[in-house]
Amino acid sequence: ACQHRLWPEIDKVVQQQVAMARMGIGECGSGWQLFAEDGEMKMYRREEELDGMVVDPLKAVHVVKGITGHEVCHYFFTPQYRYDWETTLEQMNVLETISDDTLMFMQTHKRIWPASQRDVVFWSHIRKLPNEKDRDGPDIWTVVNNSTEHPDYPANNGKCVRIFLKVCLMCQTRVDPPKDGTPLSRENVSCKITYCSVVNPGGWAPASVLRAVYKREYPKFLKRFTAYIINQTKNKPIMF
Ligand SMILES: CCCCCc1ccc(-c2ccc(S(=O)(=O)CCO)cc2)cc1[C@H]1C[C@H]1c1ccccn1
Repeated sequence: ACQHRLWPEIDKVVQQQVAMARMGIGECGSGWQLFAEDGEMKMYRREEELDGMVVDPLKAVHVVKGITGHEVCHYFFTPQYRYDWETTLEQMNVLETISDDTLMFMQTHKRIWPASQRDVVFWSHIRKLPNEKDRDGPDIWTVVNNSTEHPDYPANNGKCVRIFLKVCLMCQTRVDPPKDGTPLSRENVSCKITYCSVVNPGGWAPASVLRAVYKREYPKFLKRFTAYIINQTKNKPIMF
């Protein structure tokens, strides 16, 4: 993967995104407003516009018991599971297998009235990172999705408006070993998930419509995604 033309960009964006994800909400600078909360899940956004278009950065933090960061990133990165959990997905194609940890996707998402349908081309990279805080603790796992161009799929040449996104899913596993020395089970693991995304909707859409869509879709996505992983992994060995 080192020699691929995208490698320098991938490495730069991954380092950048992980640094951002690691910062707490307080450190990320002010302006974050909590817009959704459900148990351990907290969703924040900042209201930002670019050329009159809503490009609100989103940061969600969640703690889920019984799964690990490797499992969360595995089910997020691997194409074959995506239709099971990605609620607004209409079509997904793997355009390029850049390496075993880096893929390129083309996705069309369901049209959301009154806006026109959207599509997106992005590279997706999965990576394990050393746990700097706790040397012998479980590693951190991350998936970064970043819009890119592909010669066979030029933007806005068909029915869809091309969106641009930068997404970072970063997961930190926590293990609380059983006191009585019994073997580790899923009750002893949990995962702290940080999901950061910035979506530029491409063509214009009313700010009120976009903010309503995000307010509805993001909490739905994260709840459905984490419930899916719990269900997929419950009778399988733990993936650390
Ligand atoms: C007028 C609406 C314009 C934007 C529509 C749209 C397109 C793509 C996306 C999107 C594309 C990729 C990702 S991901 O994290 O990389 C996973 C891989 O699929 C995530 C979200 C979102 C939305 C917005 C529906 C909103 C929405 C929000 C969370 C989930 C689904 N839909």
